[in-house]
Parts: sequence; structure tokens; C-alpha cells
Amino acid sequence: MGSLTPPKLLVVDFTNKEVLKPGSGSWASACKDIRRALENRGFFIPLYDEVSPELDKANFHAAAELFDLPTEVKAKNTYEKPFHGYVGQNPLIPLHEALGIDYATTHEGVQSFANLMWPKGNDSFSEISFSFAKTQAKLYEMVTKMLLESYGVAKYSDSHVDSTTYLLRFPKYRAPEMNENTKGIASYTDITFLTILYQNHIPGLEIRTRDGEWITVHFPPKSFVVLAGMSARVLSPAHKVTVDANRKETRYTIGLFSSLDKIVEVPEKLVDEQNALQFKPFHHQDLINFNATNQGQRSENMLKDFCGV
Ligand SMILES: O=C(O)CCC(=O)C(=O)O
Ligand SMILES: [Fe+2]
Repeated sequence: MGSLTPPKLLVVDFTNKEVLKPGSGSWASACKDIRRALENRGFFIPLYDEVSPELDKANFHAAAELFDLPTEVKAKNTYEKPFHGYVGQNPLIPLHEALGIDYATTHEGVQSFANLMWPKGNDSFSEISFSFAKTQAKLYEMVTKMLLESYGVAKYSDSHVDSTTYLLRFPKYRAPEMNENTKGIASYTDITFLTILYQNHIPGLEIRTRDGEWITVHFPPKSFVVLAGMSARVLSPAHKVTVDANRKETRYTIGLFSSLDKIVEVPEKLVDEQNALQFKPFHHQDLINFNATNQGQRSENMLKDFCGV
């Protein structure tokens, strides 16, 4: 198994204010870099300094507090949408649990989650989660705009962002006991448009490259990973989590998963002789439901199986 460390990974420096100025040379070259990385590797590492050491600490403290709740309380975290709520207690992957807050960039979304988990709500948890979801969403919106710009379809950015809703998900992987299997989660692809992940200091994320090699992504603690979902022509990479048998601490990840609350269709401009139309228009929610069916779970190419032309 290979392993890539930051200098070889594609890093896009959002701390450089020039990169954030649409129309500047740095912006244009960052747009191209993002597109190339997402098409070829399916992910990149944004340098994004919006998370203070206090917020970083508070985030993982909040995550730990959440998972310390009794299982029957965590099990109340359910949504009609599949895989949005609590998962855990699965004997095939006993290290793993996850909870999710849908509509996490709204006060109502976060409050109703906190009220479900704690009898009197939990103001500090709500504040931290809301603020972190907003931080991740800001990054998501920037990257989406840049990606659409690089495909020459920037005019769809605003409507795309306006119809995006966000699930803030907290995956957790406890340290394995002696001789216990180190599998965190099995390989799969995300059915978001893009996913933004933030991890604590315990690594474990592995991503499959185009040529089938699995690489462990050692992204620096306190940095993000942007992972391609089902967006335009990019590679939506299979990924999984394997924890290191020798590490004795828990891995926490905080992920922002986007859904589009509308019919998704490929802009005409992206269809030409070299790039034939591959997907019929679909509603994102129907794709999320399909993913949870047996056929969806077995699928090697979800979008093709669901709405391929
Ligand atoms: O924990 C991780 O690094 C990966 C989590 C993930 O990919 C997911 O929950 O979809
Ligand atoms: Fe994922």
C-alpha cells in the first residue's frame, strides 16, 4: 500500500488572499488545480486557517461528549434519509460509530439534534457544531464555485449553492483492542456533490486512485480534505478507513456532506462530441434512497446504475 504525504498531494492555499479574488491569476490557477486534482485523484487538501486552536479543541471535545452518551440515546438520532442518523453496534465493524446533524448550517437543525440528545439541549455543543458547519460550508461554497468556473459553467454556482443542504456527520473509530480487526469502515463512494472532512490527529483514511492503488492520506492534523462526490467529470474515489493497530487513541472525523434539494442535470455546455451525456436528470434524494437499496449497496458505479443514459 502506498502512502502520500502533503508535499506530493495537491494542496491549495486558501490562506493566500489572492487565491480568493475571482479574476486574479492566482484564482484562475487554483481553479485549474482543483479541477485537475478532483478529476485525477478525486481529492485535494485545502489549506484553510479558519479553525482556531480553541475551535479545533472544542470540536473534538464536543464529539467525545456526544459519543459518551448511552447507546439508546444516540439511537434516537434518526432521519427518514438513509445513513443520515446514528450508525454503530455493527459486529462487522465494531470500532465504528457515527451520528449526523441534518441541516447543520441552520439553528433549527442543530437545536433539534441537541434537544434529542440532551434533556435540556446543550448550548455549547450547538454553538460549536453550528459554527463548524458554517466554516466547512464556506469552504464547500468556495470550492464549488471554483470547480464550476473551471468547467465554464460558473453561472450555475449561485443556484447550486442556494439549493445545497448540509449534513454534519461525526464518524468515530475507537482504538482496536489486541488482535481486533482494524477495519474502520469498508470501501464505498460518497453520493454527495463534494464532501469536506476534518480529522483529529489519528490517521486512517485511505483513498483508491484511478489505477486501483490504495493510498493512506496523511493529511496534517487540523487540515481538511475535499473529496469528490458525484460532481461533473471528476473521479468519485472509493475510500475506507483502517485504523493503526498500534495507536491507542480514538479517531474522530467531522464531515460535511452536501445534498442538492433539486433536480440535478448536466449542463448542456458540458456535453459535446468528446463528452457524451452519461446521466439522465435525477433528484438527489432519490439517489440517496437508491444507495440504501441492495442494488445500490452492491453497485460499483452508483450514478450509472441509477440514472445512466
Ligand atoms: O473518517 C473518515 O476519514 C472518513 C469518513 C467518511 O468518508 C464518511 O463518513 O463518509
Ligand atoms: Fe465517505
